[in-house]
Parts: sequence; structure tokens; C-alpha cells
Amino acid sequence: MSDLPALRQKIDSLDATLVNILNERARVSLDIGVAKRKDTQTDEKEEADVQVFRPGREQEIYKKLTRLNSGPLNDDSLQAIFREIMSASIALQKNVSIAYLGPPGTFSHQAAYKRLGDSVAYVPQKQIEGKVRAETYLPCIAIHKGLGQTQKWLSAHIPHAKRIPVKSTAEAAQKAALETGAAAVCSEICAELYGLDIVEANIEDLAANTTRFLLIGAASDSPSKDDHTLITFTVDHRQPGALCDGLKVFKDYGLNLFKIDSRPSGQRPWHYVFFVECSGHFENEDIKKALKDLEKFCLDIVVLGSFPNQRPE
Ligand SMILES: O=C(O)C(=O)C[C@]1(C(=O)O)C=C[C@@H](O)C=C1
Repeated sequence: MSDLPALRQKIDSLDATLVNILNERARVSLDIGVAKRKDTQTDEKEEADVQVFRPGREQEIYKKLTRLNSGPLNDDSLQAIFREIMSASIALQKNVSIAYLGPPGTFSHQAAYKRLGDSVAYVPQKQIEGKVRAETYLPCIAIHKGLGQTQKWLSAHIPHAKRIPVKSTAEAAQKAALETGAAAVCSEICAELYGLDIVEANIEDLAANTTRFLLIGAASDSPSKDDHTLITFTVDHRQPGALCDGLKVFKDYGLNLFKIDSRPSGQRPWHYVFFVECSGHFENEDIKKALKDLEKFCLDIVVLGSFPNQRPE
């Protein structure tokens, strides 16, 4: 006879220990929730300002786990387990709901789920104003980005497919599921969710293509050793070189710029808001000084927030 029953008994006993330890951890997490409320001084601020999700701390924890892990569990499995432990921990501290561009199964839904796990609530939104543009094709249906990134394959394999606009890959999948002979450019999860067969996988033009999603909340995480900050500003366009002077401030304080973008301000025609992503945390002295200097060249400045750098090295 095999020793299966004895091994299962061992697992049962280890599971009992794990449950106790997990609850001990959960109790500490509840105390952390109380401490965060104290630190946020909720008398003056709203409950919404109490930030329970701390990406910087989570990054530290994942790094520590990788250091501690001597197997046989692989790092990805351990991280997935801890993703759920911390998801439960977040839900214990506060009811957290994440709004994402629906319907269920969109890339923003998946990105949020990957970051926050199963214990928080996800609420699909019909539209994310001004941020989403889409176009699709029949029998091929996909969102703007999906199509933009799969054009070579589409042109080579289904050049005559009619393209129909939709807002997300999930909506594309939803539509394709209802239409005979239609297809969608979407994720495997959408295929599963909407009961579609995968005709061809990996059809993107550039395999290294990535899309970045931002998790937006009422407060930023505290500084870690490696943060990025998002700032918007407008300059006086009548003043020659105002943008150049503004950008030089970042150089003067050794703040690396990772992205600069512009959008119409909506205040008057041809007037733009500049979005800048720079190194550092807005609570750091160098950024505070840089912002003070930047004021000389700007009509207004808004610090959108800081977050731990997540870019792969
Ligand atoms: O350290 C914290 O701030 C916690 O709330 C604890 C904890 C955890 O469970 O480890 C939970 C949520 C945060 O996103 C990070 C870590």
C-alpha cells in the first residue's frame, strides 16, 4: 500500500498551521488598517483618502519572497499565493472597488485583477471619458489598439474583413460571439469568457508591445527608493521658450523624464496641457524645489501623484 494517506495527513496538519498563521497575519493587517486611518487623520480627510493598497510595500514583499524562496515552489507560484493573501488583507482593511473599462474581460479588467487579486470588487464602466477610442472590423472585430498592433497579420490574412468600431477587446469578443462568421482580436481570457474558439494566437506585429495601465486612487503611496511622479502643467504660449525653460528645471534637479505628452487643455483652441513623468516622489525635497522653480514658467501645475517604478530593469 502507498503512503498516500499518511502524506495527506501531513498536508492536513500543515494546512491547519497555515490557516492559523494566515489569520495571525490577517489580524496584524487589521491593526495596520487602524494605523493607516490614524496617519491619514480621518477627522479632516474622507475615508476615501485612506489608502490601503500600497504598491511600494507590495513590491518590497515580492522581492523579499524571491530572496527567501528556496523551492520547490517557483517564484511565480509564491507570488500568486501572496497576491491573494494581500488581496484578502486589503479587503479586511477597507471595502475597495476598482472601476475599469468594461465589459468584463477587457485588458484593463485583467490588469487590475492581476494587481489586486480576487478579494476586492471590480466594477465595469461603460466609458472612460476621453481616453478610449476604438475601431473594429467584421468579420474581424477589435479595439483601436488591438487592430493597430495586429495590422500586418490582418492585412496578410484577412485583408477584406470589414472593420467595425467598438470600445474594448471584451466588447469585440461579446459582438463576435453573437455574429456568425465574425471574429475578434482579443485576449485568451475574453475567448474563454465569451465562448469563442482561438483561430490564431500571437498575431501582434511586435511581440514586445506592452500597454501600461494606471491604477488611480485618492492618495499616493509613501516614497520608496525608486518612484516616478506624474505632473501636468501649462505654459504661457505667448512667451517664447516657456516649455523649454520648464523642462530644463527637471534637468537642473537631476530628475529624469520618462514620458512627455500633450493634450488640448479644453480652455481655448491651440492651448495644451503637458503631462510629464519624472523620477522621484513628490514628497522628496528635489521635486518640491523643482516644482517651485517650475512655477516661474507655468500658468498652472498639478501633481497627479507618485508611484513606485514598475518598469522592468
Ligand atoms: O503594509 C501595509 O501597508 C499593509 O496594508 C499590509 C499589506 C500586506 O498584507 O502585506 C496589505 C496591503 C498593502 O497593499 C501592502 C501590504
